[in-house]
Amino acid sequence: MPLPKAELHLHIEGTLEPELAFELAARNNVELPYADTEALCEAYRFEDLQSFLNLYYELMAVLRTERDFEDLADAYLARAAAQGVRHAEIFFDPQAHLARGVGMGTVVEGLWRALGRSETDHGVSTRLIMCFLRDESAESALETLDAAKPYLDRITGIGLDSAEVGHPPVKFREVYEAAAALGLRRVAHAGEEGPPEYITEALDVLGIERVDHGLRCMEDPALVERLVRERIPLTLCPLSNVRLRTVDVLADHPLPAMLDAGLLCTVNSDDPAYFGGYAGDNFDAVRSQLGLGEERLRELARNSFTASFLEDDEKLRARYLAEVEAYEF
Ligand SMILES: Nc1ncnc2[nH]cnc12
Ligand SMILES: [Zn+2]
Repeated sequence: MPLPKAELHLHIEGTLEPELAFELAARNNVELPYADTEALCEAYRFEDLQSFLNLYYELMAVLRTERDFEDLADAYLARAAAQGVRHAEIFFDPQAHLARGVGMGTVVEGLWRALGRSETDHGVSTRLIMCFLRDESAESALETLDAAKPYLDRITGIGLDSAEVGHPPVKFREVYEAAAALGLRRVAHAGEEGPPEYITEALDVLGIERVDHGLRCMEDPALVERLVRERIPLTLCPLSNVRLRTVDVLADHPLPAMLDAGLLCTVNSDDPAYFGGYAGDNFDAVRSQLGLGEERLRELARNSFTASFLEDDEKLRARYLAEVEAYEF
């Protein structure tokens, strides 16, 4: 039995496996510019975040109907459950779909068809987090929040993703204020490729409660001290960092130093279909490549539930935490 864990940094569009991409392309009569799954996998050699994002947005063309989003989420939840994920807080990128003429209702209702029965089907509780694309305008983010208003009973929070450098958090001050007023939780990608100042700005200006990635905080000791003091969780994605060349090799990943510094770190998969592994694979990788011992792994699992947005179900959180403590390696 794998270690029980929560996954807090997972883009549902990043779980589109090559086989499912071709299946959905055939179902929807969408032509992909790749002959087969092998040719597609050849495209999975990324130079940086942008080279990945180009493929990530290109392949989304196959997602058209509620059933497509349902099948995508269902496939992810089955894989995640098999790797010990007990709770998943799932990002989605509505602007990438709205721009292709796929409505907010199609996306949310489709995902919800799978998420609504996930506890029964997979034993995984879920939350949905709607991300804004930071390389789109602030106006577009506000329009997207408006389009989501009929679905807010299904959306727990908002996030910020896509190309980071050149798109500082302050650009999205207004939409984060509006989301907070609607009672939405707030997270943002910061310090993945962007500088530590973006992490500070996301905390101070956007009021985020968790930092997605946050890797580059290690360049600023005062920021590390603050993150430790304020117990702000970081959702790290080790295999993603290697594939997007944020770190050269996994053995160089700062996760052990971050844990030693007292940071509330979690381990997640980001875009597992593209980066070579789901949540459990990321745990296995940090165990074998970074030499993390059993108590460090238990700490990471404990942190994942502590950092989750389960304030509306503390009994469930307590049950998960008890499972972590009772786990025998
Ligand atoms: N790792 C990542 N960083 C920024 N935006 C993303 N969208 C999907 N994955 C992402
Ligand atoms: Zn991400």
